[in-house]
Amino acid sequence: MLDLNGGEGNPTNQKKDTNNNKEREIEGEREVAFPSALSASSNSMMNRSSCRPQIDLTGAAIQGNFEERDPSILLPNQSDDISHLALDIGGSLIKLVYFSRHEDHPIDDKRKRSIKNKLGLSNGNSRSYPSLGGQLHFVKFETGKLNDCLDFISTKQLHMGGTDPPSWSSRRSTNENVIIKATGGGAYKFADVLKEKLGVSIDKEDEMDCLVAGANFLLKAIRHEAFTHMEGQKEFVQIDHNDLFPYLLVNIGSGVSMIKVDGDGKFERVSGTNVGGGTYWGLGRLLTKCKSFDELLELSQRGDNSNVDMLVGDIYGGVDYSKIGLSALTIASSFGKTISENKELSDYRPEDISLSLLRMISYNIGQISYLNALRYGLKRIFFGGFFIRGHAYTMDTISFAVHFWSKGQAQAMFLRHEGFLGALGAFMSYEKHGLDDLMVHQLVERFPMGDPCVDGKIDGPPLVDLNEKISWMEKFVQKGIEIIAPVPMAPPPGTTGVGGFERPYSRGGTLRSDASAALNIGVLHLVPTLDVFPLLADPKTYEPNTIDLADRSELEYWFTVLSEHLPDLVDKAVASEGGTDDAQRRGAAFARAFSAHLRRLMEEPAAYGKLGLANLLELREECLREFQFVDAYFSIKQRENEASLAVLPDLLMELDSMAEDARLLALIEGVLAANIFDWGSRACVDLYHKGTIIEIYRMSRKKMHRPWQVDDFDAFNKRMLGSGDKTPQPHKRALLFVDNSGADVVLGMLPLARELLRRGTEVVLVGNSSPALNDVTAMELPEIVAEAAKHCDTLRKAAEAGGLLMDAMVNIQDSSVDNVASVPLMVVVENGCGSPCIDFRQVSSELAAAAKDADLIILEGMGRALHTNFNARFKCDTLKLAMVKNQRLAEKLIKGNIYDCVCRFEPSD
Ligand SMILES: CC(C)(COP(=O)(O)O)[C@@H](O)C(=O)NCCC(=O)O
Ligand SMILES: [Mn+2]
Repeated sequence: MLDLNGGEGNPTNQKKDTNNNKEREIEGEREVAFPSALSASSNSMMNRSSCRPQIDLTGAAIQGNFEERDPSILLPNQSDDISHLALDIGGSLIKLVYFSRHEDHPIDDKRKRSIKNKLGLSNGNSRSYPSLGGQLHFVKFETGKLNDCLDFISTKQLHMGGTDPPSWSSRRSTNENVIIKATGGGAYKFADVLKEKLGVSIDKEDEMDCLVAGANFLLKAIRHEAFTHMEGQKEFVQIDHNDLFPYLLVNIGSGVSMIKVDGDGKFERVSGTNVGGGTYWGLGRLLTKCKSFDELLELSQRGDNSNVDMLVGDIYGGVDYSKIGLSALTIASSFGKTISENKELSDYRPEDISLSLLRMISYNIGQISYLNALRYGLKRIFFGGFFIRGHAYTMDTISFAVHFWSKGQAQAMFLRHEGFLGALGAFMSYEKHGLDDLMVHQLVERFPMGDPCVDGKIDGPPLVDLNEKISWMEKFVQKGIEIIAPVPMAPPPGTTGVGGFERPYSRGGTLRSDASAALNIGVLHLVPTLDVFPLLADPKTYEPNTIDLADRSELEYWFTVLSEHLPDLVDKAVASEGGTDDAQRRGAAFARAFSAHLRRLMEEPAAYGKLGLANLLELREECLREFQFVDAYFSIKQRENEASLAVLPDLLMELDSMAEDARLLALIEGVLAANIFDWGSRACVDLYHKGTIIEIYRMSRKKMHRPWQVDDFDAFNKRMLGSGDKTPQPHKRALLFVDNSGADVVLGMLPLARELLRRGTEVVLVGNSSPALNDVTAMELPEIVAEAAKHCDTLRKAAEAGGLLMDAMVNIQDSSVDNVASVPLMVVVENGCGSPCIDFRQVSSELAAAAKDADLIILEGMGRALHTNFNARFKCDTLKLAMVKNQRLAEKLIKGNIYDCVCRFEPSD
């Protein structure tokens, strides 16, 4: 029985800690200097939200002292004339793709460099050039509002070779000789206007080249880009990059081009049809008097084409023509009914005409596309172009045609960024953007709110700071979330049935509004320092999420959990920033933004790509960062760390009095028991009101009886201690993915790390790059380790050996207890994430490097070991440890109850 006293902190005490708040305010001041909340929070850390632009590093050389914090770098081949803007000026829309970058902090400070040296990681990816952030933005304007577009470019200075804030590359003081790549007819039509208003020259890029370059980039670089759309169901298709070519790209603009793509820059326009989007819009306008394409499309959703089209049943007296596989509902002749009746145009409903037209054109395009795919033996057909514009019913109609004519052998696929293929391709045509080599794992898509220029038509001038963003949120988002996005719906009663060519199942509810469309395509963060975790058994089949939110009941459950947690989170976030008026305003904006995301995803779960619980939890953290909440649980984490460190010596003493196998069991029990400190779990937060953390910790330890609900302890024990006379080789290097601050890391994971060190195993503590709930971050770990090292020689020596204690004032109280001659080193690396979960397809390159010699992984906590990675397989021994702090998850995943534990050991084969 443990006897743990003193140092208790009450985690329920949310009162303002003046000292703490002072510190936070000072930090807040610092944030002003760094406009990205993230860069302020992670300071020298590199993570999935910060990155550098692609620059020409050939011949790069350090000028001055290499050990300086910010040595200047000479980039002899880097010219400043990289433009960051490309345009596709079409007849109805102007699409802009632009690259923004912001200065980040050099991540490789002295200490980190030294740690890497010790682990043998100093070469490879360590940076010898400034680390910079950058994102790719997608924006569109109506062509009729060209002036708004020009204002936007001018305010953001996109034509001046850079974006806000002024970047490391010298910005031009004049726009003389600035050349901007552009495609689309407007590149010719408006070249003079652009010259006159912005002073820039247009370099016209071939439209077809751009389409193909844009599609190739998207298909290679974005994981959830291509999807099928059948009967209202959107399903993302994983495309193997090595098996992408050849494919058929069908671009449906005013006319239709069918392009056989064989590789980068290798393509041939093999066919096309003059019956395309222009035909639909032109005929539709004449026949219905609609004023816009969107209006016409919206009309079609209330139509019944059987009033206009001649169906097989009309010819065959209501029965199928089954001999050739045509049901009575198949369209025999589009608009065929209008010839046999003595009616005028005004006798037909515009809705029916619009629907009949839409189906006629979509079916025709689908059919010709399939025949061309067949002709060239192409497996895949991707559809893009302004005609589709994410419209569920249009996509379903094309899919039906392809499915019908191919007898299910071919599938139509669509692209999330379909409207931006040309602009992206024009952007790719700059010689020095360097994006060609980027891979899927280096791109992270984020969905910032409060910016009306993300895939939306611009409503007013661009937002320049957070204050304007919040005002915009206050004004528009409330309105925006009331607008219904296109939710695929069941056919209305009385319409013709399913299962054939004649009637696609899905019907768009309403057209996507600008406000909700603004949340559909995110900002693409380019993060060249992300890597695939090398110990994944099969990266191709790896799926991080355990819970599939495609299951509607799961979706509803987790949305409710997150919504209900929101007020508490806002309270913590606002308190963490001193509870000021400004913090309250930001808190309200955060709540509004996150709720809007939830609503949007509830309507269309696949709107942002494939949705798993990990994505939602990450989105919440990103949203907090967007409103500059640096670390909502900062003071809670500190308090819990202090309380836990105070009882650590007693715990270590008790552990040291145990025999080896009893100790290993006690250590694992300790990790599981201490995982109860989770501020993201509603049940746990309720629990914290009932006692101090040490009381709760003791209570939790008392209940740690084996067998646990998932209990592989015996296998782990055997691997560690052997059986009989056989003493197994200790592991060489263990990666410990730590979870929460306080007892979890101090009383759970550190004692386990100590045991491994004693056995001769190198320990790599892997912490978050940015804060998420009460998770401990990599940046916080050295200080915690330094404090713990005061009570333990093993930890001290290992931390010293790993360079962790370089700056820490370590005052050893207890060197006699644990006098070990030599111990392996212990280091800290960041994981590249700012979320409670981990996606092993995108981790920091330093973690990937540290993993190369690792033969044991310990994943701790619900987020990292259950919500994600529960089913993941690794190439080395893996221990997954977590307490389940949610009743429903316990029932579903382990057929148990809340507070049951998981100790899953998966030895390497
Ligand atoms: C966010 C979390 C995954 C964090 O858990 P942890 O990884 O710290 O064990 C977890 O708190 C969670 O799933 N919370 C939501 C469920 C609930 O409140 O019951
Ligand atoms: Mn956690």
